[in-house]
Amino acid sequence: MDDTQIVVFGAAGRMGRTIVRIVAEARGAKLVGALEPASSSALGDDAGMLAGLKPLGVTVTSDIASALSKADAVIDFSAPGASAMLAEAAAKAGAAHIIGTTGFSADHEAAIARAAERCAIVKSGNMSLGVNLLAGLVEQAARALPSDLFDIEILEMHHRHKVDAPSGTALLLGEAAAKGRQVDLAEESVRVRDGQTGPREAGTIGFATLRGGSVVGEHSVIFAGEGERIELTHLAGDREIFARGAVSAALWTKGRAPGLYSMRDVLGLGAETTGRP
Ligand SMILES: NC(=O)C1=CN([C@@H]2O[C@H](COP(=O)(O)OP(=O)(O)OC[C@H]3O[C@@H](n4cnc5c(N)ncnc54)[C@H](OP(=O)(O)O)[C@@H]3O)[C@@H](O)[C@H]2O)C=CC1
Ligand SMILES: O=C(O)C1=N[C@H](C(=O)O)C[C@H](O)C1
Repeated sequence: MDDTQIVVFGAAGRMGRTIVRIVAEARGAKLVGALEPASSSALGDDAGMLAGLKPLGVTVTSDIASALSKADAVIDFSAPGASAMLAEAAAKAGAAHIIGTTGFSADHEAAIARAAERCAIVKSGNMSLGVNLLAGLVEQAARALPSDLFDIEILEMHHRHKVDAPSGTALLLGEAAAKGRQVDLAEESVRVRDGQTGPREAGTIGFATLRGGSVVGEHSVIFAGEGERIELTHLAGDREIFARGAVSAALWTKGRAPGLYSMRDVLGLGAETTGRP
């Protein structure tokens, strides 16, 4: 079978460079384009060299239409507005769109859903196997533990450069907990606590955010009861876990019908647990 032709959007970013490395070593995948904004100092650089590899003969450009004309799939870890814009461009070009970006507004989500009527989009707040497995475990635990006996709190920590909170993963895990409890996360979540908050309201799902240093990504879902506590934790030690997931998603989209898919679909982990990354 022909190699899947892949463009990396945000190719000079922390995730973009990692994805270029993983595409270069993946069987069945070929890097055919690398995109950055028109303002980027990486324009004109070789994408392989940027990623710490030998030259791959793919120059970083800002010409989206030209890059997508060669692509079966575009892998995108960039910024919310850029991803929403790219969804439309990818649908026009007939390329699948793999979205790892987090921090979307409702308008961005709507634009992406519209584009998914015309092309395959895989979107997840976390592309790793471990987190997507964890989401299923969280859903199961939330279903089993009564909300009047166990409080759910989601704690996350990321590096000092991260710009959105709570993380896409924390929201994905929150959606899994809400699904297990058969409640609407938007109605039950407590995003911030400060000052005289009063006692904790039963049934709510709390979020706490830590930022610092070079932490790749750490998430714990805590089920806290009287005299006992269950903690389900995922620790990411290397961005390659996300990049491998994204590349496997790109390969999975080959010949796939239009639609908005999740990593749980790609990994065959059963019913979708939609996050709002
Ligand atoms: N789903 C998952 O598994 C994971 C998701 N993420 C998410 O991925 C996103 C990126 O993270 P990270 O790599 O750390 O961030 P970086 O800031 O390191 O990288 C983002 C890159 O996207 C580029 N970019 C921004 N706008 C455009 C545009 N319009 N056209 C082309 N390129 C653009 C940036 O360029 P410039 O700097 O010049 O603006 C930058 O090179 C975040 O939303 C993060 O939360 C991260 C890890 C895993
Ligand atoms: O910005 C990051 O770095 C990460 N973002 C994703 C998120 O928001 O959950 C995934 C991962 O935790 C790293």
